[in-house]
Amino acid sequence: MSIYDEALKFHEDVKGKIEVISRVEVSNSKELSLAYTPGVAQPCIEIHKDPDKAYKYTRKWNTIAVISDGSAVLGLGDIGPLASLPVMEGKCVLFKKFADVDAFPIVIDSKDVDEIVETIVKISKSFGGINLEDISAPRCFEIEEKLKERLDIPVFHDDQHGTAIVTLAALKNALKIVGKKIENIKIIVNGAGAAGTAITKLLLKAGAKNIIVCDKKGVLDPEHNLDKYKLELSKITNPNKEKGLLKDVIKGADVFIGVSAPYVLTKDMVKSMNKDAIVFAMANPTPEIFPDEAKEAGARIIGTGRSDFENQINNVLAFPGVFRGALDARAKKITDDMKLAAAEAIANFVKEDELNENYIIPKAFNLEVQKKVAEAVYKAAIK
Ligand SMILES: NC(=O)C1=CN([C@@H]2O[C@H](COP(=O)(O)OP(=O)(O)OC[C@H]3O[C@@H](n4cnc5c(N)ncnc54)[C@H](OP(=O)(O)O)[C@@H]3O)[C@@H](O)[C@H]2O)C=CC1
Ligand SMILES: CC(=O)C(=O)O
Ligand SMILES: [Mg+2]
Repeated sequence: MSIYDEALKFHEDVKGKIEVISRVEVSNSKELSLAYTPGVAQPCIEIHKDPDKAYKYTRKWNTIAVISDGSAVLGLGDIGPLASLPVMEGKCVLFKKFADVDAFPIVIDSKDVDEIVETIVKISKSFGGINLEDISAPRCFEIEEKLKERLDIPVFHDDQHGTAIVTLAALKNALKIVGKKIENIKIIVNGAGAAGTAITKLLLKAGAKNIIVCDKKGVLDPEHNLDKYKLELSKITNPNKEKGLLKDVIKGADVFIGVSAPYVLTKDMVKSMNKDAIVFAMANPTPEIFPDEAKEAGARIIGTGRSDFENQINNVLAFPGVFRGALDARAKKITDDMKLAAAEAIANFVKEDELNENYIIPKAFNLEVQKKVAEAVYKAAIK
């Protein structure tokens, strides 16, 4: 049976990957009068007097919403809110399993930025944080910006920032192996959406100088009638003003980072890269190139977003620990310093004597990684 058939049967058998479990007993009238009426009125009255007490008397402190409109689900595209639910349930499982964060999947049937923002603001009181998921660019940028302005709880778009953190961590370690420095290398980011934009900005913050970003039309070019986010990206990248398609600009590149679409990187393109090429083909579930092909074409280090190959570069390594650290610190925002600290923690988790071409990034199911990420984010938040 293929993994895809097996996964379908698995989902049918479990009938949903999450459930709500009570933390208290309600098996006699005393317990019922504490947890429910009349006792429950008391915390309500206290919270009414002082809203901050919600963190004391309810689960808000540990609860986040995983919210999607279903517009950029993995690399499947705009499959709508209902069809995105299996992914959102999956993210909730990972939040709980890897960082003991209680997460609820919420899918919104709208593509309108203001309607989505208003909906999230209106339900936000229940939550200690908002994790946006699989919302396509450029709407995702506007939604995140507006929510950050309106809410005093952390808002984090996982496909942007979780992915950027993990990519930076993987790149730091890959560069140690090939003996290159981030400020001296040429990096191609293919995909100028949520993930590609945030990856580019975080790599620039981390010292990269020469990044070229491509979308479906090739190198981001102000002459291409770019939206304001791509225009901004075009201004802070491509210092040598290269032009053309991916196949043109990838020549001589040290690193390819794909957050775009299946099979868009060919063996010939990999062959045209610099010596010791690093290829992160992170589109899910089908990468820009499969690892065996990239290897045959001469890539030295290869990563994908998938669990079934070496070097899984996937935001699962970041988002549970990031929220654990942010919730514990009662952070109101997730800052660049918190993201950089998370990337450093993930990279440092791989010890020098373990680091090799097939192990540049810790395994997703190693719970110790999330503890280190949470610690690093907590410390950065407090600072
Ligand atoms: N491994 C991981 O942890 C993660 C992986 N991803 C993967 O990255 C991909 C993009 O996700 P996300 O950024 O959220 O999606 P978005 O919809 O926000 O962005 C997709 C981007 O990919 C570009 N693109 C699509 N096809 C091509 C192509 N043939 N050549 C060049 N660029 C192309 C689009 O170009 P245009 O703007 O011209 O339409 C767009 O800029 C998905 O496959 C997703 O699964 C995302 C997050 C995390
Ligand atoms: C991993 C993930 O979040 C994505 O592919 O969209
Ligand atoms: Mg996603």
